[in-house]
Amino acid sequence: MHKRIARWFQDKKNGIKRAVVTAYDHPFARFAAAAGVHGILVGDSLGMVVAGAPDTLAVTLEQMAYHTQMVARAAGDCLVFADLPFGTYEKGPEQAWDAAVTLLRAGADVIKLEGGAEMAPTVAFCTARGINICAHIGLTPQRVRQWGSFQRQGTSAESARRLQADAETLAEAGARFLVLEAVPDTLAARITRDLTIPTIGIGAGPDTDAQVLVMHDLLGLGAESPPFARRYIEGGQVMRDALAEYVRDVGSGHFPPRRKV
Ligand SMILES: Nc1nc(=O)c2c([nH]1)NC[C@@H]1CN(c3ccc(C(=O)N[C@@H](CCC(=O)O)C(=O)O)cc3)CN21
Ligand SMILES: CC(C)C(=O)C(=O)O
Ligand SMILES: [Mg+2]
Repeated sequence: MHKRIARWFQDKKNGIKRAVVTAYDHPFARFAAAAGVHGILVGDSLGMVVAGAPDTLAVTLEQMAYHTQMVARAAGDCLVFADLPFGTYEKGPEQAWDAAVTLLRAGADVIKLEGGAEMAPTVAFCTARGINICAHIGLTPQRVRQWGSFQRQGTSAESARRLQADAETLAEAGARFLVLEAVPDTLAARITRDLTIPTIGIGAGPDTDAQVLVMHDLLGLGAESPPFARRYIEGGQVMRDALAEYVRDVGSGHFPPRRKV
C-alpha cells in the first residue's frame, strides 16, 4: 500500500483524527498543505462554490481534470482526492475506469465516486487494476434531482440499515476510504467501528476517522453554508473590506503613489 495511505489506516487504529478540506486551485491547495491538512479533495462541489450553479450536475470530467492539475501541483504531502463528476462513471466499470484514469493523470492519488452497493463492481474493477477508490454514501449530491433538495440520509431505521450494508459491501469490494455525508452521528459511529477502512465524515458527527469541509464554507467565502459547516473566518468580509479600501484609495489618489522618476 502507498505509504501515505498506510498512515491513514495506522491513524484509524490509533484513534488519531485526520482533516480533509476541499480545494479547487493552486493558492488554496498551497494554504491547505501549509496548514498541515492531511488530505485535499478536489470536489465536484466546485460547480456550486466556484462556478455558482445550484447543484453539481453540470461539472464535466475536463473541468475536474483542470482543477485537479492546479491542486496537485501545490499539494505537497497531502493526499489528493478527486471526484468523478455526474455522468462519467455510472454506466459501469469500464466507463468509470476511463474517467478515473483521466483524473489520475491530472495528479489525483485517490478517486472518489458516489453510490452504494450498485457501485461495488466498479470499485472492485478499478481497485484490482491499480486505482485507489474512495466511496461516498449518505447524502450524495449528484442524486439531488431525484430528491429535490439536499436531504439528510439514514434517518429511518430502514435507510440506516441500507447505508450500513452499502458501507460493508463497498469496503469488501476494495474501497480504500468511505465518505459519509449528512447521516446521523450514531450511524456514522457504527459504520466507522465496523469497517477497517478510514471513514471521512461531513455532517456526520465527531466519530468518523476524519472530517472533510468545503474550503469556501470553512473560510466564510460563500453567502451560505450547510448547517453542519463551521465558518472559521468571515473571509468574504475581509476581502470586501480590502476591495472597498482599494476603490477608496484610487478615488482619493492614495493609490498608486507618485514616483520620482
Ligand atoms: N458550500 C457547500 N458546502 C457543502 O458542504 C456542500 C455543497 N456546497 N454542495 C454540495 C453538497 C451539498 N451539501 C449539503 C447541503 C445541505 C445539507 C443540509 O443538511 N440541509 C438541510 C436541509 C435539507 C432539506 O431540505 O431536507 C438539513 O438540515 O438537512 C447537507 C449537505 C454538502 N455539500
Ligand atoms: C463535500 C464533499 C464530500 C464533496 O463530495 C465535494 O466537495 O464535492
Ligand atoms: Mg462531491
